[in-house]
This record gives sequence, C-alpha cells and structure tokens, in this order.
Amino acid sequence: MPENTTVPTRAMRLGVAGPVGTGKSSLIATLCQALSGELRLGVITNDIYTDEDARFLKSAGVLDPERIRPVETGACPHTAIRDDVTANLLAAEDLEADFGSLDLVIIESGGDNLTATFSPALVDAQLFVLDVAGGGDVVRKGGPGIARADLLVINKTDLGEHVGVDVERMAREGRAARAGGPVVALSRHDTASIRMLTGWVRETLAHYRTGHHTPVDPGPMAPHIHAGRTGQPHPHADGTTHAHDHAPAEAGQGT
Ligand SMILES: Nc1nc2c(ncn2[C@@H]2O[C@H](COP(=O)(O)OP(=O)(O)OP(=O)(O)O)[C@@H](O)[C@H]2O)c(=O)[nH]1
Repeated sequence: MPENTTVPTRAMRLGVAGPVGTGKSSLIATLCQALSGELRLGVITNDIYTDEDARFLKSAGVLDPERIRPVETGACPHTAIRDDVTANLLAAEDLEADFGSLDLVIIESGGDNLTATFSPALVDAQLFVLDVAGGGDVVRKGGPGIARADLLVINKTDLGEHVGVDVERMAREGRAARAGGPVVALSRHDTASIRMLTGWVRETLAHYRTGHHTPVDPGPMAPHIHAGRTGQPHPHADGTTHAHDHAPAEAGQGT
C-alpha cells in the first residue's frame, strides 16, 4: 500500500438520487433488508417539506428506526446534496456519534430531475435511479447522473411488459450512455437483480476500505435559476460562478 494512502475511519456514504417516484426509498428498504445482518447501517432521507421518506422506511421495519434520520431541505432537493451539504454532513456525523462506527450510511436525495447529483464532498459513491415506468427513452436523455454516477439503476423492471418498455434495450442504451459503466436492471421482486445490487455495494465498500477509493463528481447542475435568489453568485455553463440579475424564475428552465 503506498505510504500516502489513508484507510478511512468513517462509514462509506452512498448517495441515491434520481427523478421523483423512481423507487429510491424502496431500493434503500431493499438494501437495508439484504445488508443489515452483515453491515452496520444508517440512512438519511431528504424531503423538501416533510419527513415522508423517513417515515416510509421506518414503517417498512427493515432497520432500527433510530438509524433513519430525516433532513428537511426546505428547498429544491439538489440544494442540500450539492450546493450546501452541511445538514446532511451533520446528520451523517450524528448517526456515527450515536451508534459508534457504522459501515455504510445511505443518503437518499429528494426526488429531483435528471440533472441533480450529489457533491463528492458529501458522498463517496452514488447511484442514479431511473424506472422503466418513466419510459424507455429517459435513458437516452443523458445528464450527469445517467452518464457518470457510480452505478445506474434501471428500476421496476417487472413493469416493463405493462408499459411497453423493452428492459434489455433500456439497459443496453444505459450502458452505451455510460461508456460501458455499470448498470443494474432491478426489481424488488427479482432476487437475482437484488443480488447484483448488493454485490456492487459490497464491492464498492471493500474498495473504499482500502483507502484507494476516490469519490467521482458526476458533474455540475445545468445552469438554472433559484426563485428569489437573483443577484446572488451561481454557477454558469462556462464553469464560472458569479452574480447577475435574471428574469423572473418562472421564465427559467430549472428549479
Ligand atoms: N412494480 C414495482 N414497483 C416499485 C418497485 N420499487 C418501487 N416501486 C413502487 O414505486 C412507487 C415509488 O416508490 P418510492 O420508493 O416511493 O420512490 P421514490 O423514488 O423514493 O419517490 P420520491 O421520494 O417521491 O422521489 C411506489 O408505489 C413503490 O411501491 C419495483 O421494483 N417494482
């Protein structure tokens, strides 16, 4: 092992992002059910105005409810996972302070859009979750999560035949959009697909523990406007961050 390698002393933080309703909470419930016997887990959920996702996970009975912590973002979900990650970092630190060392802290983003990804300052690895019910073409629309998240999950494959989506083709197009990067076609009703997901998590955690893992930033948000925040510094497509006035938020393209 090279001299400058530092073996991590805290839990690996795994982000789960993706559009609204693609099955992020259910996927986390599945992971908790499959892994809580072998790993010390914690979960942090992000909702805009409520603790709905945390309540769902607590009621699923897959993990000690004390290990599931809600963060109420009060703003667009990407704000708390990318722009200012303080609330999530504190929640992760609190979990480890309360339970001693953990192996894995899973952080669920509030459902957002195709451009929202986690900051590498918050998570060590991240999943981006699409579902077949959103349409087979979604995977061709690209974006940082689809192209560069550590793992792309194409969820609810059991619904493919009901919504006219060719799941194998969607997975193939997902791999193409990621230059061959990993894709798991998942259904909570398909144990083989769950084994692929848990296998990926175990492998990533093992690599993280070697101290050789480097969190990858899938890329910045597309240029967008925050309502009521005109005149404040914000990122631009040319890579710079500066302030200037915008048209009213309704005229913008984002959140
Ligand atoms: N058929 C099927 N339905 C699923 C699967 N996974 C999740 N669902 C359903 O999809 C719906 C949305 O699931 P959630 O886990 O709440 O999705 P989410 O991404 O956390 O939703 P938000 O937090 O609102 O963005 C629920 O009705 C789930 O029961 C699956 O593998 N197959």
